[in-house]
Amino acid sequence: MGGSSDSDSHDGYLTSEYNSSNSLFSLNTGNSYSSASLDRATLDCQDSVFFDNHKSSLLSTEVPRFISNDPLHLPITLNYKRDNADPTYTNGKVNKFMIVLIGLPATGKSTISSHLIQCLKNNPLTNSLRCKVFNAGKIRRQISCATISKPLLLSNTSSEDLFNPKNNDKKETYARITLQKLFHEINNDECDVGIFDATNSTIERRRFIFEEVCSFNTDELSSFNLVPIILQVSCFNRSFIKYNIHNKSFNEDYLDKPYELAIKDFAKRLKHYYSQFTPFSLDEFNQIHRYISQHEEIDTSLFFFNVINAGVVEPHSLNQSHYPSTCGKQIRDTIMVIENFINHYSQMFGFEYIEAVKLFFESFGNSSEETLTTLDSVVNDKFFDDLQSLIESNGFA
Ligand SMILES: Nc1ncnc2c1ncn2[C@@H]1O[C@H](COP(=O)(O)OP(=O)(O)O)[C@@H](O)[C@H]1O
Ligand SMILES: O=P(O)(O)OC[C@H]1O[C@@](CO)(OP(=O)(O)O)[C@@H](O)[C@@H]1O
Repeated sequence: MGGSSDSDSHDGYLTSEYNSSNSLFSLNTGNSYSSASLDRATLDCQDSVFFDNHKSSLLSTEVPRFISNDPLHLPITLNYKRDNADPTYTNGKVNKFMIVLIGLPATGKSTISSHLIQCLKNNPLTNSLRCKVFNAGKIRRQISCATISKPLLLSNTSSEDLFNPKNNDKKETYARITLQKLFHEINNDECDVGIFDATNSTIERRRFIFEEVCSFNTDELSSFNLVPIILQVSCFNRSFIKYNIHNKSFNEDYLDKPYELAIKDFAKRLKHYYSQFTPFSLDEFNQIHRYISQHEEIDTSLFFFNVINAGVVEPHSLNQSHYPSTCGKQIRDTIMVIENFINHYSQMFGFEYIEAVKLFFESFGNSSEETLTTLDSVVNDKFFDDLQSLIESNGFA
């Protein structure tokens, strides 16, 4: 089968280890490392209301920082009614959690987020937490559809390729709007765990996010404190990536687009991302922790977890936990549940995923021979070598 040609072993299956020659990256801690057309009818009702109410500010290229006197962020009266809730406080504010995802497209960020939510919901220690994913791609599609009132043009065919680095400003705008939405719902006590689902692939973006978190936490008028958790999702295995790209070609960006066009477009998108991506490192973790501690003038918490190749590769010392000097039970319990999820991801979900990948390449699932030929013609050894060169030219061999 052509699908097993890239990096598969003698038994026709996946060989890529994080340090193998066909890995797209190597895992060292310094520079280390480790996913149109949308019918308006598919817009989430709540999201379109949020968009309509804040249309002018959301579409302005100058997206404001979190400002407490903005009507969008007016403080709310604390109304902490969750069953079994054991709120603990930081600086007199109720703790809530923000999970910042980092990872190239099609590494599994959205899928792993839904698995994490499942896990938090199933654990008695965390089942009262209201979790929500804030996906920048979804917000982009909603705003694009709402703005242009017609099907979203593919990045490839559009005169303006959103994912080309020269259009980074637009991408940043969507990300900032998504972040504002997360803050807004946290501040309104509509959510306890906000997952910021974007690639967050540059140091500049991450710096911006943590500046915003600090502004949120130091805002005297807000009743809540965000405990930041960084979750980096990495995938080096070529077969995994190929399978994920195949599945990405069915997402909302490509609803009415032919398979080949979708695969080519997504492959192009990936190249743009690989040319700019900087993995999150321990150095960056320490810098951010220093920044937050200085800014908030307290010994703040910061956590960093990794899922590599669906949990099959141990993150070793990459994971980092920085508990505040006085840390309440709620933070400890929640982090413990997340840590447990990370440590057992392969058993809980990863192996099942790997079986699905294996099945896909053995039988090509329900896909036709044409699908296989098309996928191989785009996502092949040369494509992966190009990605490798791009990431190397970006300083991350
Ligand atoms: N851990 C996983 N478990 C199950 N399926 C996965 C996993 N990771 C990736 N996939 C598959 O790959 C596709 C792309 O993953 P996705 O979560 O959308 O990536 P990202 O959010 O990083 O762009 C998914 O639709 C799913 O089919
Ligand atoms: O702004 P960044 O961090 O690149 O992340 C958002 C982008 O990530 C993507 C990458 O493909 O997410 P998703 O696959 O979840 O839809 C784009 O759709 C989205 O516009």
